[in-house]
Amino acid sequence: MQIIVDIGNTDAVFGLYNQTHWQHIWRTPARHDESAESYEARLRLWLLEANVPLSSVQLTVLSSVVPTLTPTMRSMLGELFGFEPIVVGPGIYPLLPLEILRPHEIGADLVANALAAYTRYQRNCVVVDFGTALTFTTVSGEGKIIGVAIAPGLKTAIRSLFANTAQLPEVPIEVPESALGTSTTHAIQAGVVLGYEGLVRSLLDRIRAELDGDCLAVATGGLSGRIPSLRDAFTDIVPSLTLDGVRLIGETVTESTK
Ligand SMILES: Nc1ncnc2c1ncn2[C@@H]1O[C@H](COP(=O)(O)OP(=O)(O)O)[C@@H](O)[C@H]1O
Ligand SMILES: CC(C)(COP(=O)(O)O)[C@@H](O)C(=O)NCCC(=O)O
Ligand SMILES: [K+]
Repeated sequence: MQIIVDIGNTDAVFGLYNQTHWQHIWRTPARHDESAESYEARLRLWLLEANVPLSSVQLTVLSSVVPTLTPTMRSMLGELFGFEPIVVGPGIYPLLPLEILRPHEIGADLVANALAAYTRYQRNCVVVDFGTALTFTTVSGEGKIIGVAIAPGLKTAIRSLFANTAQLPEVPIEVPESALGTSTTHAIQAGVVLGYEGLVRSLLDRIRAELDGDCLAVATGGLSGRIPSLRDAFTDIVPSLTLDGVRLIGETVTESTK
């Protein structure tokens, strides 16, 4: 068994991988002020509920784009299982079959997305990750990360209107029937949700044009299913893609140190 951890800016996601598949995927808010003990208690409880003894976990891999949480989670995993986790970062990128732009700058989750897409398709592919940020990571069929685009995530955009105005409420992410909003809620949903549909389609078109048309698109991230009208823009929606990539990074590192 393996425990694969992906810490994003909203949620920390823990995957329990059993040889061939994800047996469980658990999510908890990624809170800077939460202690190692409290994450440990949560993970112990999940494993207990899943009937998985600690001793059956043979490998742990950690990806984090929240530097203040990385040492907390790293030491928690080390102490709980009795061996150090593999931590995704520039130190191990030379072991991966990827060519990575600015290894010290790119988010570990984007590298994981790129490796998962490269392994899955071996074709030019853009991974659209609907998280706190909305990211577009394009990897070539040869494993080169060609480029990234970063926009505010859907919830982040809605929250920023709420946070930066006196009169706009925080609204649920729902697709409105019309672009002509007839209430404040519908107006925000028209602007953000319909607007983001256009943002995603337009960036995909532009990325494809820059690659002479040849590029698959795959969606992932907690909010990836929230704009159903975008379904046809993607070859696949793979909610576990980032975890898959983090797991593949762990596998590659383990193989290379055998
Ligand atoms: N199982 C789920 N199904 C649908 N949406 C989810 C699920 N879990 C979390 N979410 C939503 O996804 C968002 C977080 O997405 P995620 O990709 O994990 O972001 P980040 O990586 O930036 O932390 C949260 O706003 C949450 O409401
Ligand atoms: C772009 C991100 C904020 C996405 O994070 P997320 O939405 O998954 O929480 C993260 O990958 C990050 O902090 N990246 C560093 C900058 C870069 O990738 O160029
Ligand atoms: K993420």
